[in-house]
This record gives sequence, structure tokens and C-alpha cells, in this order.
Amino acid sequence: MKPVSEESPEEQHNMHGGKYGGGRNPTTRVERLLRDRELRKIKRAIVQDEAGSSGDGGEEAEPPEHPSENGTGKEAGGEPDDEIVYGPSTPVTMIGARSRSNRGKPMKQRLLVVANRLPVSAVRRGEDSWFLEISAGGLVSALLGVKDVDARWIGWAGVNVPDEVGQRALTKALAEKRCIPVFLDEEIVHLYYNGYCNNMLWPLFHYLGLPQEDRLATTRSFQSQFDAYKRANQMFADVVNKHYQEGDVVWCHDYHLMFLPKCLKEHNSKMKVGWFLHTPFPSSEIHRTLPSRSELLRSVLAADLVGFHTYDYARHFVSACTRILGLEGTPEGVEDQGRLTRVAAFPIGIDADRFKRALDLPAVKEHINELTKRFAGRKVMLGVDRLDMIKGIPQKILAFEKFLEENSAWRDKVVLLQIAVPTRTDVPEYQKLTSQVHEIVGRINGRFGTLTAVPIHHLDRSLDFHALCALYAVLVIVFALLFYVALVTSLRDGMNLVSYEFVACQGEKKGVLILSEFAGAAQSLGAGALLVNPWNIAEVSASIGYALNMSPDEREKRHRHNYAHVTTHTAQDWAETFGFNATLTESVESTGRRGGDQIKEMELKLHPELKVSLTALCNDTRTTVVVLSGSDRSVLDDNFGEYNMWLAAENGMFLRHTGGDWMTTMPEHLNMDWVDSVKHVFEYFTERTPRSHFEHRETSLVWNYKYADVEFGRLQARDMLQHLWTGPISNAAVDVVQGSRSVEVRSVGVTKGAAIDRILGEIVHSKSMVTPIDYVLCVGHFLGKDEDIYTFFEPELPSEPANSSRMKLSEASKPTPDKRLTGRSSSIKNNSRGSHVKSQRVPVGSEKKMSANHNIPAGWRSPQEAMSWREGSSVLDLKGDNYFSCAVGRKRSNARYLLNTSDEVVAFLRKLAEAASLGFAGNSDTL
Ligand SMILES: O=P(O)(O)OC[C@H]1O[C@H](O[C@H]2O[C@H](CO)[C@@H](O)[C@H](O)[C@H]2O)[C@H](O)[C@@H](O)[C@@H]1O
Ligand SMILES: O=c1ccn([C@@H]2O[C@H](COP(=O)(O)OP(=O)(O)O)[C@@H](O)[C@H]2O)c(=O)[nH]1
Repeated sequence: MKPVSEESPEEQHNMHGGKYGGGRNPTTRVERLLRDRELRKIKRAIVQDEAGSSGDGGEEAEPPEHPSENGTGKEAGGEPDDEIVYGPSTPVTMIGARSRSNRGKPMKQRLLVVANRLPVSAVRRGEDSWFLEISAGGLVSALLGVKDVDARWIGWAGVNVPDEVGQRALTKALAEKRCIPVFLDEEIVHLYYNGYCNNMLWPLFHYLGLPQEDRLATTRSFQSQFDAYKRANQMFADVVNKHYQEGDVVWCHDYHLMFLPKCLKEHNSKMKVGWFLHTPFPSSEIHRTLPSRSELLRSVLAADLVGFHTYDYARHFVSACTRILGLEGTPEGVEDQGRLTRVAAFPIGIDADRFKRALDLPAVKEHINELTKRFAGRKVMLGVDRLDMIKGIPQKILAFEKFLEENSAWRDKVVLLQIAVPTRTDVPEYQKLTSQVHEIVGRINGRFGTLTAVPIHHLDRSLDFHALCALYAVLVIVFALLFYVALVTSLRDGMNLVSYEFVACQGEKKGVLILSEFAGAAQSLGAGALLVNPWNIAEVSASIGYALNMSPDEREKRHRHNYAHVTTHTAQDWAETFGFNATLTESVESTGRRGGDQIKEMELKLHPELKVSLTALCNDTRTTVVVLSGSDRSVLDDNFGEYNMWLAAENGMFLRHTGGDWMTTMPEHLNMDWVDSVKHVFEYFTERTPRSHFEHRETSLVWNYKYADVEFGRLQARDMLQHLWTGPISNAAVDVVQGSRSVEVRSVGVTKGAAIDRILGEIVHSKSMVTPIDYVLCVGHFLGKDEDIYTFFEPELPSEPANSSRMKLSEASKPTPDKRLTGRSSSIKNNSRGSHVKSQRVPVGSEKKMSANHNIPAGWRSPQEAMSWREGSSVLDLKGDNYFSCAVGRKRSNARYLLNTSDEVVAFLRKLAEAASLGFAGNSDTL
């Protein structure tokens, strides 16, 4: 762990609460800011007095018009082509509808979105005339998909405007779009944006390390870049402070503005501040290589809420705070001297309807027709990326080359269409990448091209929205098959919205998505996509082949999952959840969408051939049958209610004889504080794993992916467990039981072994049994912890399951009517009645008490009685031969025998029932 004292003097000062310390130099930055704020307040009050009550914050313009949809831009002041923006012209206050003033009236609440880049970039046309065009990039796309919010967007217009005339004109033009510019001069942009953001933080957060090429130059320039970064953040803060009105929510975006929450809170500690990162947050081992690691973390922690696309990123952030700053990570976030910063995952989405709607526009249809003609006879593979090293464009192209190399028949039938949007062109690494990509494309086209066609169409340019939609949607008819494949091979990617947009535009076409496992989107779209490791060129090439040859059925199935996800997890949901369901505003009920389409409860059905044998065994007066299950009471009622037997539900937390009511045997003092945080995680993975579901039981939560794709289910389970162990349950008294298709989290001590003691105690008591139980048969598929049921009957067993069941019942002697069991368990008829209790036995779970919090029904024994049922009793006497345990389908077990399948169990019980009816069972009791 890194010592906290490594903080800069400024950090240490802040940490120790000396921010506004008296007696200090009154000209510090903070004090200047405070003074400025006071001055501004007074000035505003004067302006408002003069203008009457303005209500909406002085300087801002009329309700906005919207940036142009077609991306070709328009002269400021012209008409928009289509409405796509983040705020309607007449502000509808979605938040206001949910927030209440003290008097219970709806209160208007505004959102200040602060991001490095405005949704429009400005191009100068004259001294005071500007042309605005939509900026490319996922952050902009996602935020444009957020509707019905009274929002202002504060950011950089992507251009240097040194003169006042230009600044004034641009401010006015942007105000029509509800955008407020932050003017950054060239030097700041160079050091802050090109330098610290895109040459330092960007590669680091994407696991590409700090710049390698010229380490010395990097080291030298680091400090000046970091200073510029802080200065730039302060400039953003100044603009926010200027436009902030009491009650506004300020939502800061991305790695460019990690310093901003601190600047804002220093200025006004009451401001509600959220910060969201659009890139991955790397493992703390990577983050700790950054010279300014502590300062950045602390600045972000000043926010009230910190959000990431996935749990992995959120977990990495929390562990960076614990390991580097020495702070405490809790399931809710990070705690510092009693102050909690909430940290959570809020996966972004798109406005899928916008894409779907666009497909009906004549302009888009025309594009589609053109493309269809252009590529007729060929299957199209599509790549759309900013020309960024994280997007794995060279890897993608090399994989395509390998595919062509190995599949000559495809050479004139497939084309890779790669849109590579130029980005950050002033950063040397990006310039190098551009040449590298051009070189590879040229080589491959030279190698596989013909006079009339080339295999790779590479475009170094961005497309307008309509052209992009057409590209996502174009269908090519080859041999009467509609076909299309999107290739996303990011080496790391916060989310990757291109994959979402492609899916949204597929509609009926059901193209195939090949998706990097290193994109955040893999967790959401992995069920339908072909997941690949982009570094493994051979694997990507094989996936291309697989995609191109995929059957329509499989394509349809895969597409259905992804389409459902993309159309239900929208940008709107994302913004609402981040801002309005979390801590930034009053909490509201969830929309009810989540989990709505999931399977609620597994349909358990008893093996049809079991009925007769079970009835016979249950009706045998000398036999007691107990079904002990993890399922809840209703499942047992439905399946076993008709038999004369004991039912123990939820791992023995509830017990009833089928002739009576359910009773609880829940131990006292079970700590269930962990439930809520685990439930969130289960909900998250349930939503992202089609056909998985989870059950919330009294003492446990079970996530089941029995009906999901097995491989994807396992991947998700692995991610889920990793997250659970390091987060929500890291300090909780819970056990995790991993099934072959399930993950169960339950309170510690809730095991079948612990339960069986209480259950037998109850049964013995209720039957007033004095005759010893002379034979116990225990058959089941018990997972991990539940194997302690065998230890209950055989305390000398090791606590871990043995490597294999000690004998295969199916291969060894099976019970026959006249010779029920051979081997160790053959002596059932020679039972040793009245033999002694093994006093040295310490039953598992006997230390648990019956719950005092639950009503103990008449006839139900007190906890003390329950605890001591075997003391001094000779009812349960299990010498080696009177106990017979049998695992089902689980070789690594402490059971003595193994049955491989449920059919074998049925056959076995049939023979047992026949034996019982012939009277061979003697005075046996069967569990
Ligand atoms: O503003 P630029 O420097 O031109 O870069 C464009 C944006 O790139 C990054 O986008 C990320 O956000 C997406 C939406 O959350 C996400 O899907 C993607 O994986 C990220 O790479 C960057 O984070 C943005 O700030 C930039 O505006
Ligand atoms: O010519 C183009 C190509 C892409 N995009 C948009 O750029 C975004 C890229 O977002 P993504 O999350 O995939 O990656 P990012 O570029 O933000 O890292 C998507 O919304 C695309 O629609 C665009 O506006 N014009």
C-alpha cells in the first residue's frame, strides 16, 4: 500500500481540512474564487433587480435550436434539419417532475453537462460568423440521446478563438444550442488536450502504458502538462460557477475533467456534482504508474457520485483509492473521514429509436440503394472507428488479410469497409497510426485486389448521420441471403457505441457482430456477438469465417438477444439512472423495466416415474422421507405437497410436514445487510445475460443461468464473482456457492448440514420418537458447502469434498429387493437397535439457535430444546453400516456412493420402494 504522505503539499493541506484556514494569505486561489463568487452574486442580484425576476439565469439565450442531424452543419441561426438534441425547445423538466420543493410544488431543476467537447464543433466563417457541425464520438452520441432534460452543455468548441469579437459571436451562436463555450487557447489545448489527456491519460487508461517512445521528453513535459490540465479544469469550473444556479445538478464527464469535481466543491460545497468516466478505469497497478495518481483520485472523490460503464472499471477505481490513498472501500463507494463518495456502474446506451426512425427517411433509403448497388454480389464487413490506437484497426485489417490468405474462395466475394474517423490529429501517436494503417491497407489491396475491385475500402473521414445509418443498415443480397457483419476489434474501449448502433440498425436483417472482449459492450452484447481477442489474429480470422458461414437460424437467435438489449437499455435510461436514481437528486422508484422480461422461477418438475416409488416410500410407516432443498417453499409445495413427507425449503430455513404448516428454523442473528448490494449485482448481470434469472430467497440470492448460453453464462459468472468478492461481499458474512449453472450467495452457516440437525431434531420431537433410527439414506446433488450434510452423519469426514465418491453405485452393487445394498451398507436388516449415541459428535450448525424473531407455532420446540435433542438420546445411532450416502452426478464428493444421472436415482428409489413393500426395510428410517 502506498503511504498517504506521498501527496503533494497541496493535497495534504486539503486532506487536513485546512482549505479555508484563517490567517492564511488572503490571495490564495480558493479565496479569490470565493471572493469572486460573492462579487458575482452581488452583480447578479443587481442585474436581476434591474431586469425584474429573470428566472432562468441571465446570460442564457432563448430556448435552443438543435444541432444539425446530418452533420453537415449549418450557419449559426439557420433551421435545423431534424431535432435530435439533448433538450427540447421548450424545456420540459423531467427532473423537476420528480423533485419537489419544500412546499410540495414541482421544482425546476437544471442539469449542467460539462464535457471537454461540446456536441457541436465550430468552424469560423468570418469575423463574427460561425458554422456549427456535430462532433463525432460516443460521448456526444450518447448525450444527444438524452431527452427531456433542461440541460446546458458546457465545453470546448474544438477551436481556438483568440479575439473578443469571435468569442462573443460564437457564444451567441452556441447559446442557441444551449451550449456554453469554454475558451482554451492554443497552448493550453496543446498541453492539456493533446498532451496530458490524449498522450498520457488516454493510453494509460486503455492499458497502453505511459508514452514509451521518448521517456525523457515525456518525463520532462509531464509537469507542465499536468499544470495545464489543472488550469484547464479550473477554466471549466469558472464557467460552471458562472452559470450555476442553486439546485442545479452538475454532471462532469470523462478523463479530461478529473480535477473538476474538486474545483467545483471548493467553490461551493453544496453543489451536487457527479462525474462519469467514458473510458475504462484500469487496474490500480496501472493507475499507480501515473505521477499525479493521488491528486487525480482525490479530486474525483470530491464528487458526490462517480460512475463507470462496467463493474470492473468501478472496482478498479475503488481499489486504486484503497491501495493508493489508503481510504476505505465500501460496497457503496469510497469513504474518507466519514464522507462517502458513491461509486457505481451505469452502462451507457444509445437512442435506438433515433436510428430506427432514420432508416425510414428518404435520404437514408437512397444511401442504402447506392451502397447495395455498389457492393452487389459481395458480403460486406463493416468497421466504424475513430482512427485511434485503442480501436485495434491494424489488428482488424491483419485478421482480414489472414482470412483472405486462407480462404481464397472468398477473395472476390467479401469486402471490408472501414470508416476511420480522423481524431486527435495533432498527437504524434495518432499521426503514426494513420501512416501505419495506410501502409497495411495498401499492401493488402495490392496483394488481393483486381483491376476492378479491392478487398478493403478504407475511408479516412467521418460520415454524416444519414450515411452512417445507411451503412449500418445496408443489405446485400448474395445468393438470396441477406448478409452483413460488423467488426469491432478494440484493444480496450470504455463501451463502444458503434456496436450498439449497428445492432439497432439491423432490425430484420440480423447481421452478425464480431466484438472484442475488451470493449465494455462485450458484457452487454456478448450473448449475441462473437466475442474475440483482437490480439489473436488467428481467432479473429476464424470468427470472420464463422460469421460469414453462420446459419440464418443462429444469426437470428444471436441478433434477437442484442436487439432486445440495445432497444431497452437506452441513453435516456443511463442518464436517468445516473442522475436521478442515484444520489444527485431525490431518489425515485425504479422504472420497473429491469428484469421484467426475465424468467421468474425455474419450472421444477418431478421425474414422472418417481411418483409411484415415492408414494410407496412415504406411505411406509417405518420410513420418514425428508426433501431438503435450496428452493423456496412454493416450489416444494407444488412438487411434493401431495406426499406424506417432510419438506425443508431454502436449505432448511423452513420446515413442514405435508400435513401441517410451514415453520421457520431460521437461526437468530443472521446478518442480511449484504442483500441489497448483491441484489444490484445480480440485477445487472441478469439484464445482461439473456435467459438468466435470479431468485431472492429468505437467506440467500441465487443467480441462475441454466437457460442461458452456457459459455457466455460462465463468462458472466466469472465476472460476477470477481466483482462480488472484491466489492459487495468482501467483508460480509456470506458463503458463495457456485453451481454448474448458478451462483448463490447466502448467509454464512446456511448449509444443508447445519439445517439437517435442526430438521431431525424437529422430526424426532414431533414424532415423539424413542425407537432408534436404524438406517439413514441420504441422496442428493449437494454443492460445495452443502456437502457438510455428509459430515453431519460422518463427522470424521474431511471438510472438503473428496476427489471422488468412494464407490460408484451404478457400477458397484445396486440395491436389489433381497439384497438392498452390498459393500459397507449391506447390513440394513441387521440393524443395531438401541446402540449408543456417539457423544463425541459435534453436529454442524448445532451452535445456531432457533430464531427468536419468528413466531414459534404450538408444538414447535423452543430453541434450547432444539439444540439439545441428541444429547443423552439414543434415537440417532449411525454406525458405519446404517448410514448410506450417495452423490448424484458429482464425482468430487464426500458421499460414499455415486449415481450418475437422475434416471439412476429413479431406478434406485424404485428398487428401494419395492424392498420396503416386501418388508425388507425392517425399522428403517430413510432421509
Ligand atoms: O473528443 P475526442 O477527443 O474527439 O474523442 C471522442 C470521444 O472519445 C471517447 O469516447 C468514449 O465514450 C464513449 C461513450 O461513453 C464510449 O463508448 C467509448 O468507448 C469511449 O472511447 C472519449 O471518452 C470522449 O470523451 C471523447 O469525446
Ligand atoms: O463518421 C462517423 C463515425 C462515427 N460516428 C459516431 O461516433 C461514435 C463513436 O462512439 P464509440 O463509443 O463507438 O467510440 P468513441 O469514438 O467514442 O471512442 C458513434 O456514436 C458513432 O455514431 C460519427 O458520428 N461519425
